[in-house]
Amino acid sequence: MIKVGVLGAKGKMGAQTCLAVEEAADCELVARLDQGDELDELTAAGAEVVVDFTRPEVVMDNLAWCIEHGINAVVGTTGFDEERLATLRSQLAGSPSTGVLIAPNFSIGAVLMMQFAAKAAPYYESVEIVELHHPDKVDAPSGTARRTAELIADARREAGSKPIPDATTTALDGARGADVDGIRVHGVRLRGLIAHQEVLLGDEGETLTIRHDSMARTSFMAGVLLGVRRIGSTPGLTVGLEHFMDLS
Ligand SMILES: NC(=O)c1ccc[n+]([C@@H]2O[C@H](COP(=O)([O-])OP(=O)(O)OC[C@H]3O[C@@H](n4cnc5c(N)ncnc54)[C@H](O)[C@@H]3O)[C@@H](O)[C@H]2O)c1
Ligand SMILES: O=C(O)C1=N[C@H](C(=O)O)CCC1
Repeated sequence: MIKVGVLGAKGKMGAQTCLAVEEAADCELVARLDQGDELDELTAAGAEVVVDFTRPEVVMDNLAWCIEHGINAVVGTTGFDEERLATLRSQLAGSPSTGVLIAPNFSIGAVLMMQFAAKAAPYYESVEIVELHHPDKVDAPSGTARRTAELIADARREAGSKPIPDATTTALDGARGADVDGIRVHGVRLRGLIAHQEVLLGDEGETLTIRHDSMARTSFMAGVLLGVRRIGSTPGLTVGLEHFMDLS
């Protein structure tokens, strides 16, 4: 049995994760913590893996504590940039048997959407991303959109693609979205939505749209459990659930 603790257990994703862990035959939910609880409860409960669905402003402190105490972490919380990842790598160097998975999106379909988009991107002159989420989301662009843009930009750099054409010289602030690594990302916040993304690709005479929709938070749970099962045997930093999937 894998002993699992959940951080952010009273939140939308944390609560769903507690249910999924309780239902998994090979996992035991040993701690459910939220804001104000002491992280020491994790060691007292013998947690081997912590799942973090908290907030971008607190996740780094949680991870520093987990790494210091040799507890593996599976992280869905957003807000990771290169600087944060570098900090984690250096913290993990001091605890070589500990693993941390940062997964911008745990939905298997969303991971596939990101991979398909990166594969397609070098074949098209234009690429833009539209992410659509529930209006209670605190960060924009979404972690998924940022990661998709980075994967697309890497693929285009590797292929020697030209910069994306855009003749805009006059624009209202924000009208062309955010620039993430040279890729335009547009955010929609709408009641009724959960998590959705379109990658729009265009060239002379054709367009390709790759769209993924999470219609319920249960869609993230297979990926969370995959992370929980694999992280104990994957020391160091892993970014992206695709590394735990056989996509070759
Ligand atoms: N990777 C994915 O697949 C995925 C999917 C959905 C959401 N997310 C991300 O997960 C995060 C949480 O999303 P949500 O919709 O559940 O948010 P939420 O606001 O519903 O839940 C966050 C919870 O964290 C708690 N919290 C805040 N500070 C804490 C601390 N220091 N220690 C413990 N708990 C603390 C809050 O009280 C709250 O209960 C966001 O960053 C979101 O973007 C990722
Ligand atoms: O609901 C959220 O918040 C989500 N956050 C992640 C992101 O920012 O990409 C994953 C999708 C849902």
